[in-house]
Amino acid sequence: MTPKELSDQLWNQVDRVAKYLLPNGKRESGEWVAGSVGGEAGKSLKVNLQGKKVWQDFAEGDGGDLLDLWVLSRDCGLHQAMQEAKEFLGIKDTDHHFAAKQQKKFSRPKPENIKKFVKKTDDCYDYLESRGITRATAEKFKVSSAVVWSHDEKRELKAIAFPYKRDNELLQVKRISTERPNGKKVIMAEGDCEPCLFGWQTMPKESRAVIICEGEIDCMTYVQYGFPALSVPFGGGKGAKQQWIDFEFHNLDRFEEIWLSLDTDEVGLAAAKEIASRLGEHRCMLVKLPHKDINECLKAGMTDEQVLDVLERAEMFDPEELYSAREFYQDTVDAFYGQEQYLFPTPWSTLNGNFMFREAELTLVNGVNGHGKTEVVGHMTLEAMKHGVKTCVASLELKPGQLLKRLTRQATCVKLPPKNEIESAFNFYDDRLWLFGLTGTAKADRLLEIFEYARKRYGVKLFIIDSLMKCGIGDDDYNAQKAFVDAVCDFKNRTNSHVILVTHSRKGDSEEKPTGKMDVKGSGSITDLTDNLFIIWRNKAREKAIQKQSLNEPLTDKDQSALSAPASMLMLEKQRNGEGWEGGIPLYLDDPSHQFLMADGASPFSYIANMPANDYNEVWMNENVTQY
Ligand SMILES: Nc1ncnc2c1ncn2[C@@H]1O[C@H](COP(=O)(O)OP(=O)(O)OP(=O)(O)O)[C@@H](O)[C@H]1O
Repeated sequence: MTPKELSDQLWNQVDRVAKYLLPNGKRESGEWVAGSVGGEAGKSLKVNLQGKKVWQDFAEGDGGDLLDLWVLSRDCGLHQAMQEAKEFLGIKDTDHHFAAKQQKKFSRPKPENIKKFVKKTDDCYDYLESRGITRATAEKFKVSSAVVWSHDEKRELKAIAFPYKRDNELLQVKRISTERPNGKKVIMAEGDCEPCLFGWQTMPKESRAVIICEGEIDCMTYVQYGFPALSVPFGGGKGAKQQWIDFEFHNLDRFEEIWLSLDTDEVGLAAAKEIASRLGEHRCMLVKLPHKDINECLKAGMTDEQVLDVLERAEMFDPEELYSAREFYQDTVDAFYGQEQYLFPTPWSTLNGNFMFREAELTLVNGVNGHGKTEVVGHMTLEAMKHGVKTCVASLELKPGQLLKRLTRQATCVKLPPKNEIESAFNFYDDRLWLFGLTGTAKADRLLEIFEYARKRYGVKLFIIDSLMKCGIGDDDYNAQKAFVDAVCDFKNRTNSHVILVTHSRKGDSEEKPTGKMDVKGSGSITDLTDNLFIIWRNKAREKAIQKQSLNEPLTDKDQSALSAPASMLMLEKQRNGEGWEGGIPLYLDDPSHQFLMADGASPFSYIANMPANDYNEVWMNENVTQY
């Protein structure tokens, strides 16, 4: 929700808001009258109660909308004002819809570390002055002189310590060497800290516009020019480099205008596009500086007016439907040679040579009731998360606790995992798994709205809908089914993500033979629209024969042949891209883990014992960043 939308909602209840913010005021002929924004009795502040949507403090000259009044009367930042106002109005954030919202706990920089590396000298001011930054600006940001250890040089190098502070809380201290032997700078960051933006400490509390730039010194440069600015923490580029968005997303709700001023190279442009697509293109503009970055502009002598002029000429992002062919150069090279378009492989090496999950595709997993659709999709989900693909599951058939029970059994390979293993499984899910917290017949368009949010807010790339039947569309409403699958296709193309949609097979005469492409229940267009179609089939005849065998009952020829057949078959009945391979692989459901294995009696894979490293640490380590 934007500040403007929230403010409009506050105006709808202006009587209640005025009374709440200015409790010592009183109603006087269509106005709420008080002495000041501090709320004293008096007459100089007037809030119109008759629909004009204005308030004015005649003594101080302040005015604006009701969020401005909130900021001033509560003496807080706009972000806090918005949170309080939402609570006051009973508005819940969309985050509320996630049953398993991440609650990641980060460390804070340790004072004893800081003491060791901070030096009480003026070296940092001298260096910054050489970059055109005044001491007054440096002091606003509370930077200080420091040292970093150079492994190459085997000695300490002079450095600047940049504190990352938000709401008066120290979240990170990054040190960058000012000495650059062989032209190489050394960057160090504190371990396991929240990925966040630099520069909140100088953000004017009521500001609704911000410049997001690339680098602490660029941020200081913009602030020195007089513009509110923040810097991305990990530089340009896509993906993990912009992971800070996961944590700063709502802190940026307050900004109605965001100027993206990243370096004027390809990496900077890629970063700007990714940031705009997640924060919303409608409020982002791309700044085109005449030099590499704003600090270069300062050093080249650009004036405040010239910078303002460049900002005013910043361009909106092209509508998302319009691209120049050049933007797809790398995608085209990858389509020929690379693996880049692959998001993650399946858990089965026998299939991976012929199929992998790709970006911007829809995969149907189809089958008869009870043939293992949910289980096989659970196994695929774990593999996606193992490869760092963030996943959101809309399990409309199972309650979140039940779904997570099944998934945790598959992840730990144990039927009844001890509590510490459940805890480990949840450590694996943290930052990787989100659940759409509604069961029952969800409204299809609401589901996609939430997916869109999860894509932007958390960078989720794999979405699972289990199942189409539970999306609130009638079994025989073929038009609505087609419209929904069309909307899913738009979504996966627009967001470059992968969607797995579970569908059911039409009721056949028997379950003895696998169903085919034509047996997907519902509108024929569902199969036409999908990129891939898997069918999971369970060999019930084999299960019966095994049962007979265990009871020492005589086996027929049919039983014998069922016994020699696999327990399940996973068949790829359609593959639009890649080489278009179609075929099946035999699978065996392992009882303790409920994983589908490639051979009877093979060992399952523990996703917990082989948990990938925490990628936040890796992120701070990019670009030669060393952590304590
Ligand atoms: N080959 C198999 N051997 C033994 N059990 C199996 C096999 N395949 C699936 N199952 C079991 O069948 C049960 C149903 O599986 P699952 O819920 O995944 O099916 P589904 O196709 O999603 O069913 P529904 O359409 O009713 O949602 C699970 O307990 C699963 O472990």
